[in-house]
Amino acid sequence: MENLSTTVNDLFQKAVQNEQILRRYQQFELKLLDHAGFEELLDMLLRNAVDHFQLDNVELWLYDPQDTLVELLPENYLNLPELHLFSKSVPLDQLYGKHPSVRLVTTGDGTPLPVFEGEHLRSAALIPLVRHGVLVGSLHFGSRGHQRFTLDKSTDFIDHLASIVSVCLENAVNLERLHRLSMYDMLTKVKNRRAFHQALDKEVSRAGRSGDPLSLLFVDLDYFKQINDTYGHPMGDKVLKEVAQYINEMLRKTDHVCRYGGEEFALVLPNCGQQRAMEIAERIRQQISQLMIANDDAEEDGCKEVSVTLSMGVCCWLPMNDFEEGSEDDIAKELIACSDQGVYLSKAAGRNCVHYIDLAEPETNSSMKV
Ligand SMILES: Nc1nc2c(ncn2[C@@H]2O[C@H](COP(=O)(O)OP(=O)(O)OP(=O)(O)O)[C@@H](O)[C@H]2O)c(=O)[nH]1
Repeated sequence: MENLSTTVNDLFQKAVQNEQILRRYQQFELKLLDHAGFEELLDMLLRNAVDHFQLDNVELWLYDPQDTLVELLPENYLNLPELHLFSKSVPLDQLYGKHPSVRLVTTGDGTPLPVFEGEHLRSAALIPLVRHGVLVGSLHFGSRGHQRFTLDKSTDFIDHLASIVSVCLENAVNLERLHRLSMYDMLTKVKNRRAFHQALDKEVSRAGRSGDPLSLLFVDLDYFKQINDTYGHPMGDKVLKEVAQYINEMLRKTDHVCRYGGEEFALVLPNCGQQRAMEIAERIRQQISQLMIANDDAEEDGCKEVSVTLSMGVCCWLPMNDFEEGSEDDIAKELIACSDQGVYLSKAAGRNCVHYIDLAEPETNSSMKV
């Protein structure tokens, strides 16, 4: 009788424990399903999961054969030690073999864990992420305690979590792709015109609040039609791509490089006053004029390298104390009109130069040429 009562008591304790674990997993899954984007999902998996499940570390391996994730993820995520992207499926296949299922591994028998390299963890749950029958990744929960993930533990909850994580990741990648398609220029990989207007509006509001100066640079390639006509359209595309990427690399992460139209780019430089904006514009103008772009399809006696020059217009807004909220639209429009006028003057002055237009008095043509 006493035995029976102990058994019933044990079973009851076990049921209560399972109920708590189930609730913990469900709470986490609901948060995952509610994520606001790829970055937030990764934060939840790599950071929040550690506290939520009282782990010592979490690691995520993802199969990325076409560098899709490398392109989609911001650099600070690519450098996370907990995130590993693989262009080959071998490391994942080695973890699970032909039929991926959750694995609980410990160092109890003296063998090191197959994951969490260089860390002193003693047990781990290896959670395969499978979509449409393909092993697309592996999530690892690690613990310093060698009893945490032992073979006698049930994996039902983890199996369920694996399905949710797999769907959420797929969803996040697709959403991020769509976002990119709608905001980025596919040829040059910089922001498109729609994203430019959004960025400019946002930066005008921000500058209005902070009082920091904001500069806008318009950049137009000179005689670009000739490049197309002489070397062909694909070479023209390559010139656009290289110029965009070169400018992108010359600027800060917080600046916005956008393709405004065919061969015209707009650069939004937050917290940048007139003098700095002119120095930056001049540096870009000079360096691009020295850039030699390889013409891969050149004939034997043809031109092996192509160069291009830029005409630029610069304008700067220094918010005054009397700046009224709600007038952001007008400021953005004036910045665009002035920068555009600067380009016009640079073209008229013979190209390959920079003109500054004063936002306060564009009509009086207080332009400054470099
Ligand atoms: N290769 C390529 N050409 C493009 C693209 N978008 C626009 N263009 C071309 O860019 C050329 C722009 O020509 P124009 O507006 O006459 O300007 P430009 O020849 O640079 O002359 P200026 O601006 O006056 O110095 C046109 O021939 C367009 O067809 C593109 O995505 N790829």
